[in-house]
Amino acid sequence: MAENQILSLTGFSLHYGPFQALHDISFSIGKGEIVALVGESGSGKSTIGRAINGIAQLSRKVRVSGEINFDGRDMTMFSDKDFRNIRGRRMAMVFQDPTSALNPTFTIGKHFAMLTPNVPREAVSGLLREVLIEDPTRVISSYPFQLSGGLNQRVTIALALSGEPDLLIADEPGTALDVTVQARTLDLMQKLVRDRGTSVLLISHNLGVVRQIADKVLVLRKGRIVEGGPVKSVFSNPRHPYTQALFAAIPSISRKDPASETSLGDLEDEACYLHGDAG
Ligand SMILES: Nc1ncnc2c1ncn2[C@@H]1O[C@H](COP(=O)(O)OP(=O)(O)OP(=O)(O)O)[C@@H](O)[C@H]1O
Repeated sequence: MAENQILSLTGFSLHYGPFQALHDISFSIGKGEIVALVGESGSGKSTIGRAINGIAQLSRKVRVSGEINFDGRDMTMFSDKDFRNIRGRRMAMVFQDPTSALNPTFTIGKHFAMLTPNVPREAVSGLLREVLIEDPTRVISSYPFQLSGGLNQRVTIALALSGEPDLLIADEPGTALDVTVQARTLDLMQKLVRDRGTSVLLISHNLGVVRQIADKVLVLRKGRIVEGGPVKSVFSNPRHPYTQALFAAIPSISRKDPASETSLGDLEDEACYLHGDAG
């Protein structure tokens, strides 16, 4: 694995029982790079995120082959204990529904204390302020149900970043939230990871957001990568008919003319719509 990479998958395949969900997946993420994974529902995006995190392999029905290399170590050889040692620390995950990632019986402060026991309370407050939480003392002593969805999502981002991970896997972050809150959350996440040099695998349906914040994009279809490259070139010149169809399926484009080909201007409109309301 090249020195400037944090993660690389080589010929990685995954079966759920008899069903092959991933076929021969190969890609890499550079240090500090944001790589987006796009594709229709069921194409295998979450499965890739869950396999990198080791969660998918917890099921005895799951079989994997090929290689996942994280910072020089082949994770396909990892035991669950090995995964537990890096999860939340070297590698963290942010999910689409913040409440599912938080334990309803724990205060926010306890979540931080359990994940990063050595991080002092002042540092936790500082981190919460960084995710634009104005009143960290109140939030630290609150339970998730006492906070709004947007606040909980920002708490999960702060939690994910508290262990100073090298890699953040963001699986449709904020999709369960209002569209403006989602856009604001993603803007914030992008700023924080850029400041820290954290690498990100961003799983998203939202091509406007992907175009706005990712460096590279991989297009997944039925468990195979059909196209990938720098965001600029894939968006300006989508080669695969599936990528062209995905772009054409963006609502603002199909509203204008369902038969028309995708144009960059339309994608910009979509991105502006999402971010313009974000304040
Ligand atoms: N635990 C599982 N057991 C069996 N099949 C599964 C399991 N999880 C996912 N699959 C199947 O694997 C394929 C890929 O699913 P996955 O959730 O990774 O897709 P996705 O692209 O993330 O979809 P979405 O955008 O809807 O989240 C789908 O056909 C799905 O039905």
